[in-house]
Amino acid sequence: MGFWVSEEKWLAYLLFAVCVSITLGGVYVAVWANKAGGNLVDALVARNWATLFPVLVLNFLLALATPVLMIIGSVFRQLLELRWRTWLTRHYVERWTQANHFFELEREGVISNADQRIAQDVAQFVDITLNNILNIIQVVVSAVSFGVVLWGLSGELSFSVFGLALAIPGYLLFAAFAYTFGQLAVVHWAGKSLIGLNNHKQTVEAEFRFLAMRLRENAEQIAFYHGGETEGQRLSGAFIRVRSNWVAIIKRTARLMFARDAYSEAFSLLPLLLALPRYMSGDISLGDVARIRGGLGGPAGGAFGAMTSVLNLFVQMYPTFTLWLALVNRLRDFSWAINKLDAKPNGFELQRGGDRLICRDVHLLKPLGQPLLTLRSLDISQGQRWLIKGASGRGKSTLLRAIAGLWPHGSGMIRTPSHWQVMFVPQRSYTPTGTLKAALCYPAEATQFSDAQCEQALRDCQLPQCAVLLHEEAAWQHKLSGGEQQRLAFARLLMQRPDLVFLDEATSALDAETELTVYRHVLAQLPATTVVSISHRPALDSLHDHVLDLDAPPPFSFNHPQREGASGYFF
Ligand SMILES: Nc1ncnc2c1ncn2[C@@H]1O[C@H](COP(=O)(O)OP(=O)(O)OP(=O)(O)O)[C@@H](O)[C@H]1O
Repeated sequence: MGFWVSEEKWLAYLLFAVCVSITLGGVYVAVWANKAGGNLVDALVARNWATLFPVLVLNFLLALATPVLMIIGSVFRQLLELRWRTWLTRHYVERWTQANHFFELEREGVISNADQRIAQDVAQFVDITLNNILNIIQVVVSAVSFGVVLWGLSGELSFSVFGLALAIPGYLLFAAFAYTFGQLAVVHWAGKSLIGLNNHKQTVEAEFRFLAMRLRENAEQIAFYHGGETEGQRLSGAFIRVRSNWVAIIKRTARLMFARDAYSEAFSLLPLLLALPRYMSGDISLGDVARIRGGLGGPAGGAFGAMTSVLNLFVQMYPTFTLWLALVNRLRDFSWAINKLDAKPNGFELQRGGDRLICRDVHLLKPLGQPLLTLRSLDISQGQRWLIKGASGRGKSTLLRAIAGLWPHGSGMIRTPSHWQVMFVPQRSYTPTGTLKAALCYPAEATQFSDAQCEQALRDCQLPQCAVLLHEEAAWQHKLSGGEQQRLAFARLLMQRPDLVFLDEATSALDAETELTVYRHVLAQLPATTVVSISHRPALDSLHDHVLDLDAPPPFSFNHPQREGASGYFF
């Protein structure tokens, strides 16, 4: 709803007002056409050319006006839809990408398929909401307008029961309401289970798409494992859920349509039967009968038909309404999940300031609260080179996540100098699709660096063959080998020159010689940069002057024996 109070609200109101005006214009034309249609029948009955000709022209013009209004209305509705969807998509994308929500949603597993909620649900939500609102306005205005027509044509229905004289004014109007509410009750009874089924449909369809997307993204690894068959079974399993939901929807929709159509066919003669008493008594003309029931060369639907069909829009909207409720639920869950993340405080006291990285009484927990690692004290000064060691699963990467503010589970104080630019290089760095230069400069803009700088960094990191490909576009995450992508991440470091860099097994795919070469380049070219590495490789020991060994008895940390004189911490 934020769109309607945003900075775009005035244009949105204007477009909406145009859409509503066109809808009202359509209703006005329909009422006018009903009257003109009745006059046409009466002119035909009178066999009078003088009155017939102008009525014929008017009927022709009114028939022309209806599609013209519909086309203009559709263009303005789509313009409004475009603006609303753009605003909502921007809003959801911002919420998703802000403060690493996209990562936290996946880490906590709070909701599934956040991406598809933004890409698909938003579009459908806007489309259905706008259509339904305009439909409801049309229904209400048409109901009032044709209600007045029907009331006028009804007069009073007089009859006697056991000698008692009764008169019902506006009986056609009451009959139209009774007829439509009866149909609504029948349709609701037949189709109420569609709400849950449509809700489920969004979920199972999204799960199926997600599995297919994961197969595409991890094609190589799955092929190496010969996992095609297993993935095929998973996809088939997911599709079976889509299919059985679909079958249930088909059954319920068929039941709903049968109930709706059986009801309207059963009462198809009702308008004529209701008009007959007044026609036979001479109170109304044949043209009036045509205005009530339609046909006879006059108005297509008749006032009774128009009244019931506008009220019927509620009935027709029922299946879309069930889908709309499902979409609202999914988008509301998305906002709820992000609000939940925002409301959940980070357990760590993350400070910015000072001239060193400081950790005090850091207790890392797993998401369900099991203790993972305790670090009483760690001080890392500018220019130092630290190596963090420890068995697999000890909590090394989680410690880095906590320092980066990406791990909320735990407690303790972590302070990073405010002026330090920090970079984290994981085992598999993100390599975006596009030009190689853009992938190299990520997350900075490619224009911030010259080609010469990029080429030099690539050569220093043992990627001379890539220097000539800077402006080639490709899906580099698939085209470059794992080791090449790791060297590309080191080249990024040489260009961005951070003050503090965390290298989390960032050379695991390199041979020992290349590993040492790229490390030496980084250490030599970035002498003031603080380097914190996580590695299981002993070869890297000599490149670091401090070691934090998480497998050693607490307090874990000590100076590297070959680098005497550097300060370490012993608590
Ligand atoms: N999102 C998560 N949800 C649940 N448990 C997690 C999550 N992330 C990490 N863990 C658990 O925390 C523990 C520490 O993981 P971490 O990745 O920090 O280990 P590590 O020391 O870096 O291991 P390795 O050397 O194998 O990379 C593991 O037991 C892991 O299963």
